[in-house]
Amino acid sequence: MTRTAIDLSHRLKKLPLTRLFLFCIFFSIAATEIIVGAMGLLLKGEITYDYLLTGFFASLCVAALVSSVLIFFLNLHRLDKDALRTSEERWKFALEGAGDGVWDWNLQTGEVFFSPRCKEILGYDEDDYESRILSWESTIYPDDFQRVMSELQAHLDGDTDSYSNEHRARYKDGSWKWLLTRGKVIDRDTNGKALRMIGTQTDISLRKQAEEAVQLAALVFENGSEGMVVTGADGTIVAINPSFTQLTGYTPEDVIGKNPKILQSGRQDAMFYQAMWRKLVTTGHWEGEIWNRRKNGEVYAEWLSINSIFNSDGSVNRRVALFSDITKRKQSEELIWRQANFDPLTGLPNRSMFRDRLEQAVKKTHRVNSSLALMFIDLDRFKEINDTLGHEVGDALLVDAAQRLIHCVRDTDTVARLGGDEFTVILGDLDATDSAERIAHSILNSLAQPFQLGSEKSQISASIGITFYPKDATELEDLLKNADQAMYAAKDKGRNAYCCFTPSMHDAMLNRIQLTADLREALAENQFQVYYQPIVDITTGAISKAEALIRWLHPVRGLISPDDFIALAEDTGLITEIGAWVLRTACSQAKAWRNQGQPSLRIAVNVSARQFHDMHFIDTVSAVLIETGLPPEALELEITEGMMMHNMEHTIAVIQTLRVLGVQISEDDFGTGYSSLNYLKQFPIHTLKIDKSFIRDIGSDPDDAALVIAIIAMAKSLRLSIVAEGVETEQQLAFLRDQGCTQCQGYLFAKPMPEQEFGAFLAGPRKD
Ligand SMILES: Nc1nc2c(ncn2[C@@H]2O[C@@H]3COP(=O)(O)O[C@H]4[C@@H](O)[C@H](n5cnc6c(=O)[nH]c(N)nc65)O[C@@H]4COP(=O)(O)O[C@H]3[C@H]2O)c(=O)[nH]1
Repeated sequence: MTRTAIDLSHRLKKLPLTRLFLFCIFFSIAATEIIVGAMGLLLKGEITYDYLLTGFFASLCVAALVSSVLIFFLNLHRLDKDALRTSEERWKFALEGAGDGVWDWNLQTGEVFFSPRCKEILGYDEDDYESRILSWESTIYPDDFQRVMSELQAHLDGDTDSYSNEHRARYKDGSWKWLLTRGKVIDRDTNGKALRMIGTQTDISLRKQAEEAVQLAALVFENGSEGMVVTGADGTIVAINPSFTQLTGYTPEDVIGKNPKILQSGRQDAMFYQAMWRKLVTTGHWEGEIWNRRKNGEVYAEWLSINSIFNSDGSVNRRVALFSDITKRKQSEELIWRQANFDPLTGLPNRSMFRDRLEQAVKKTHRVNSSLALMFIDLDRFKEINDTLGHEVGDALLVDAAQRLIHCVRDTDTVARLGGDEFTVILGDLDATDSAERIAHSILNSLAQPFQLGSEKSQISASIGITFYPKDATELEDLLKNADQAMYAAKDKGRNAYCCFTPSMHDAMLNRIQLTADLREALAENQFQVYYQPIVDITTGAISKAEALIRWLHPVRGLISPDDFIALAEDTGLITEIGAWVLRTACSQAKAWRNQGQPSLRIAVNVSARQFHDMHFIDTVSAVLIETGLPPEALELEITEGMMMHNMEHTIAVIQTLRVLGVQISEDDFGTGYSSLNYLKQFPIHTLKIDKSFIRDIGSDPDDAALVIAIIAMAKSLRLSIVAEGVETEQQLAFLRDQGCTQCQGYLFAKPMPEQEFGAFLAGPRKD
């Protein structure tokens, strides 16, 4: 349809020229006739046949001449128009072919010819875009409108040679496109007023996007917080960004033209870089953590990501490396890792790291077909030091002990702290089991050396349990259990000792578990009994006191000594209940004996640490005294030195309350613990009981004899009454009597007996 319209317009345009041509022919014939006729009249006075013929021929000649001239010019004109049309079509073809639209604006009418491409650029069809300048104006992006119009006006006004403008225009669907509009006024009136302007319109959205991307990339390169390095294919640095300088200290002058190797810290070996390059060459990409060195020599960690830009033939054009400093993150990760795996006090691996190390050591030992030793080390009586001298001193001792342990083993061995005063040692790659025992020996020796803790000098010992992989066990859990059991065996051995695991320890543990279960039922099943042992006033031979000593009549095992179950009762907490039962039974029995002719008899009852520190202990004592009717001064509570050291302030407060109640307090097993005159002075006790271990050898061991003499003298000076335990011989009795000891307890007088027996003993004759 468009084509037909154009042809028609051309045909119509041809019409005036044809008319002009005919008119010229007729006019020239007529003019020739008139001229020839006029000549005949002038020359002959008439128009003759000759003249008419001459005129006719002359007219023909003139017409032929005029028509030739006209046809010449007409052809010339047609050639011009064809040439113009051809050039116009080529021009349009070239522009449209290049994607540009063409417009032709008649400023007088406001009409604009928009080429199909012009409309297509904005998504319009031929017919739905009006050929008015307003159509174009209405698509301009509001923020660009002012600028577009003022630049256009400047050109229309003749201020600029041509018009060129980039602006956004609305696409048919409402989105925005970037257009480049160029034009030129090609016709002006005599006053310079623009009459016609033609131009092109180009869609430059893609170019704009690319430009924006480039600008963005440049912005990121210049302002990004990550360091960037661009290298050529040969690895030479061609560009760095400001962040690179900030992070590494190197300026462009320092590094451009050089290899990034100048950043290497030496922390990664050649293998690392080989692997990195292998990945880069095969995939074009590498990323990971790397330690580099700043210009000032400082080593830092960075997260590095390298990408390659390839040429069309697949060869590398550039490599772009991006990195960020992750030193702080690494440091916090390291800190968190250390906190999770190391003991903050001693710096030794903690329980979690220890398990990890043990697992590794077991795997390695298995691989190399060797053996390893696992030691559990528990500091004896550490709790006493911690409680008496304070936690700071306790901590200092632990730190010192940890260092001593480290010095006893090889660098490849592991020393760990499981918590409290429990340490472990993993001795890998053992040649023989006795080398582990040698190390245990040296640990015991080392820990036995006095600890200088500030102004205090302290001494401790340790109990060590040893087990071997794979001899004793192959599973981790079993190894841990074995070492634990062996350590308990060392403690049972009397502390300051080591024990290697034996399968019988396992049986002992099973026995312990069974005994615990039985103990829970013993009270309800009435399996406990209280035995009584007399404490004799050796000056008069009278029984001044009876010590209540518990016995467990086990239905299967028979009579079990308190040494075999009191600790277990402590561990399980059953001691509070059992202790209260002993107290009630003994007080009630003492009251009965006092009523049966022994009015001055007193009763001594053992109190365990857990029982003593129980918050209801004083209430229990008061309740029992009220319940049984025993006068408070007839009750003596025996507490050990170790218990007194545990939480001294609380201990003193409890003792003072008991004293207010009228109850007597004696310190049991004196001499075996942390005996100190200084501490003794602080505890408001009534009686000191010298441990039987000193009495046993007073006849043969001058040291023990001297110690007993000193204890008696000290007790006298503190106005404390004194009881010697474990008196078995007359010599011992004589010695004690000579030293001024007034009360004795021991098999020499009587063994602990059930109540009826003791009742009879009380009533019967005795030795003094
Ligand atoms: N070799 C020898 N031993 C003598 C002699 N005289 C007395 N003994 C024993 O020495 C222990 C003295 O009691 P302990 O030092 O308080 O030592 C007691 C005490 O610490 C604890 N215990 C006993 N009964 C109770 C109780 O009811 N409660 C608490 N918490 N502990 C108790 O069990 C420990 C052991 O009690 P037992 O086996 O009854 O052992 C008793 C007694 O039988 C002697 O001449 N030679």
